[in-house]
Amino acid sequence: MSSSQEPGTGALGQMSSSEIAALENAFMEMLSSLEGESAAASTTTSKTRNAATSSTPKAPANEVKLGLRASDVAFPSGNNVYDHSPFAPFNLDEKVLKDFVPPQFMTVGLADGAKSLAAIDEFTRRSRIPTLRKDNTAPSHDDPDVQSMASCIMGFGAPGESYAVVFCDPLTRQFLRAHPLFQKPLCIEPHYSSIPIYIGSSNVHDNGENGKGKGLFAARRIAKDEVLFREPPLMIMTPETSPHIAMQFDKITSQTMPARTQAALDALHNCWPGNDRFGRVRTNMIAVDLPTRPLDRPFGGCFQLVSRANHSCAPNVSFGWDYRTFQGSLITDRVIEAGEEIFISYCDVHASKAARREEILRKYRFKCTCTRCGPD
Ligand SMILES: C[S@@+](CC[C@H](N)C(=O)[O-])C[C@H]1O[C@@H](n2cnc3c(N)ncnc32)[C@H](O)[C@@H]1O
Repeated sequence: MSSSQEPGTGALGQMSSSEIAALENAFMEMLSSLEGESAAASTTTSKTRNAATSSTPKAPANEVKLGLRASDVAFPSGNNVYDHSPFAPFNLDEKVLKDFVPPQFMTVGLADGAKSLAAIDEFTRRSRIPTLRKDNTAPSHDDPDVQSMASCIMGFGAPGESYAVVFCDPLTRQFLRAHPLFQKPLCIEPHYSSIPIYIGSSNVHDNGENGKGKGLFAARRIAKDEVLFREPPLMIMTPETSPHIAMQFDKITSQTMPARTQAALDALHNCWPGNDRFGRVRTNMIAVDLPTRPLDRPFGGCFQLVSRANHSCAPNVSFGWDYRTFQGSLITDRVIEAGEEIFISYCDVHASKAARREEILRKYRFKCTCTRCGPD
């Protein structure tokens, strides 16, 4: 996308899904031809190295390093925010976002609550989530009942295509509908064949009879402060999930989530008894903040890649989230060697060992025996 285009009017933003798929294939082909060139040439430009690093194991054409096929990825590359050229995979087009001033809903309150409730979209209607108080009045944002009474479900992404499902309050729904990326295609950045990590059998997570759990590994030596990838969440959950939603979670998500997003969610690990999606979501949620909520009560997001990262109290990457781009990312805290497992932290690394262990056991059902905690 050229930087001279107007915000939100990029050519990719107006493309149909089949056109985006064709573009995907074209990029795959261009990428493989570049990889071929870079192997043949004794010298490469720094831009080409960016796209096809000589130390990176080469992915055969049409096969991605992550072991995923394009059809497995809920959010393939291709939107109107980033330049998907492999020459500039991480260059954010700031022009698209520069005029976006998030509405200050926190201070405005739900003055137009009735209007916003009238606009609750078909996801909410179809799943029959109550959006009014029992006395038929609109809930206000600070109403203690609002969390259970006014849950909304909405899709954020390309309509009819891949989109993230968001369980939230009406205020957040209003905010997301005002977001410049509302109804725009979401994507993984850079193109998934260029992501310098792969999903492999974990060095720390034993799945019992099912064998090793999964984890993320560096596909090449990765420098400090490198953004490994950016990806939109499969799902965002309000922290106050009503029993109404929890009990019907499988049914609601089956009715509202695109098939690709469902498949990606179902592929994630579940550390809770049973095989329901709610357990899967609880296992894989990571804090993502939206300006409609106080920072100490963030939403939880489930991601295709981020949620594969195992825990260490001495992590080598940090999780980043930007609600403006609607993407989570992993950023290296130090140099990571090829083949090394990538770890984030699931707890407060400044807490005592006992407190860290207690939190991890309670939330994720394993005893942390990382390099910092040791085996005992
Ligand atoms: C968000 S998932 C991480 C990805 C997961 N390993 C997989 O196979 O998809 C969290 C779960 O991974 C496992 N896990 C994560 N870090 C671990 C560690 N340091 N030691 C043992 N198990 C761990 C636990 O079962 C935890 O509930």
